[in-house]
Amino acid sequence: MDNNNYLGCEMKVEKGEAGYVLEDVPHLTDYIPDLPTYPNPLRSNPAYSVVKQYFVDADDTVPQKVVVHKDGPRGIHFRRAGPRQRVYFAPDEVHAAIVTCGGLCPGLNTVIREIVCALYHMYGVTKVLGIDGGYRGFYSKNTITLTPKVVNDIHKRGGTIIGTSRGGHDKPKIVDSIQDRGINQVYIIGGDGTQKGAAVIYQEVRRRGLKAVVAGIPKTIDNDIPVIDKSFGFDTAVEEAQRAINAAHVEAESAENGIGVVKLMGRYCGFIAMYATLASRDVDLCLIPESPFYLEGEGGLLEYVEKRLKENGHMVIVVAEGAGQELLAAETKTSTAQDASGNKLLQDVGLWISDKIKGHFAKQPSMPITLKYIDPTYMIRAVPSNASDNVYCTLLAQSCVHGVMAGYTGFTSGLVNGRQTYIPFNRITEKQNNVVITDRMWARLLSSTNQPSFLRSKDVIEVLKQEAPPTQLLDGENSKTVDN
Ligand SMILES: Nc1ncnc2c1ncn2[C@@H]1O[C@H](COP(=O)(O)OP(=O)(O)O)[C@@H](O)[C@H]1O
Ligand SMILES: O=P(O)(O)OC[C@H]1O[C@](O)(COP(=O)(O)O)[C@@H](O)[C@@H]1O
Ligand SMILES: [Mg+2]
Repeated sequence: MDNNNYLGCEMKVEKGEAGYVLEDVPHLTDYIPDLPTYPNPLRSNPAYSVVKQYFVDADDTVPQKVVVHKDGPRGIHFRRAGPRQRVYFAPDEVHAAIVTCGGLCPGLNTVIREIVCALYHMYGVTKVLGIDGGYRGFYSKNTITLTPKVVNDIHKRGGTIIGTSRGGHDKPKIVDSIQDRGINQVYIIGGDGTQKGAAVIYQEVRRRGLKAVVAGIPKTIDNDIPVIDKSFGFDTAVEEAQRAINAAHVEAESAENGIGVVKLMGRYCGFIAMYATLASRDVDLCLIPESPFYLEGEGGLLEYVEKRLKENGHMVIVVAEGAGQELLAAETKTSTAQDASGNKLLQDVGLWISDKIKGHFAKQPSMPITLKYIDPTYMIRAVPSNASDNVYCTLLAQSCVHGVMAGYTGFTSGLVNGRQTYIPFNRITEKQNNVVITDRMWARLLSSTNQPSFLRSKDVIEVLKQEAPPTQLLDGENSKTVDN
């Protein structure tokens, strides 16, 4: 077994025949030997005891790639999630804490609910705390007691009942709080920043030799976390975005040369914009951070808008918030402002595009336009998760609890090729998931909207130089390395 080091996070890598690689997750016994184990209480749970093969085989792993060639290596695998025959915590020993960090995302409350219910109903645990208001809540606020009764209806509400925040990741204070309160299971729900913070907490807990498990559940409405099939809340966001696109379409259709502009979330990646556009079929132009565009001249955005209005009398534009930021930066004084977590604050590309289009047509009195700009960001983020996301959140939460009870630590619970897995933190944080514009999914979008690709011949050469594109949202390769 190889132990590599990444970001101070030890990687457990096991190799097998035919190029098989298991990127394993740490276990409490890696640094605390001779821990007692107990039979899994699910054995005597009437709901589960009748289910054949309910327990996961210790050797079950899930491949990262499902499209393979007959002579190719078997490739990277992750440990399959699910209940184990033996657990490393007695029910009355468990003192669990749940924290939510970063921006809101539909489904947060469902994940909280299902962690609490899995702990109580599957494992007989009765001490579960909510940390109030993100990472800083560990050391600056009182905790919230969570019971099945308290969380019973929360999946029907948007937001997070335990609050969230950006910034405030103070490692010593957080781990002191975990140690002082005797917390031995920490469930951390959040995006890429949160999972980096979780990795740091895991490392410190381990350095102190504490019998405390640190596990993450990936939350990202933008779907910018790699490896996993997709993030919870993404489906709900795409669905909710339809309401804004419909409104933009109604406004555009009802006016002479009507233009509806909708800005959707997507700081670094355009998944919500791309899927919302594909789902709607009313969108004539979709702009995402991964696909550069230009305004003026032949093949430019303004030429396309004019053409579309002449052909159709109206048009709808969907723009992801991170699109065209380099154009805005070049034009306005570049803003270096950051939020409390260190994320760069973006300029409003929707407003900028709207002004550019208005300015263009102001010079053509023979072609008056009516433009309406809709920014539904916080209306989309605030809704409760839809039915399919609710089921997904339930599986993520239950898988995470099974892994934690089995003593695994330093992992994120995630869906890979339709199977629940345990993924080491570094795999989640070292890269970012992006739309690959040489992939068939983006080609589908271009053909559905009929928009230009905005690629000049020199850009095409650059794009073709890049690696062969992966299958979108499936084999987790549509990702690029990010600076940590
Ligand atoms: N590199 C990092 N190391 C430790 N903590 C981090 C890091 N990046 C972000 N965090 C913490 O994670 C939390 C959420 O991060 P943020 O970027 O706001 O949201 P998200 O997790 O959704 O990406 C914040 O409390 C922030 O301080
Ligand atoms: O106004 P806020 O809270 O900073 O949130 C805006 C950001 O939050 C998001 O919805 C999600 O961001 P995170 O994944 O970092 O939480 C982004 O799409 C958006 O840029
Ligand atoms: Mg983030």
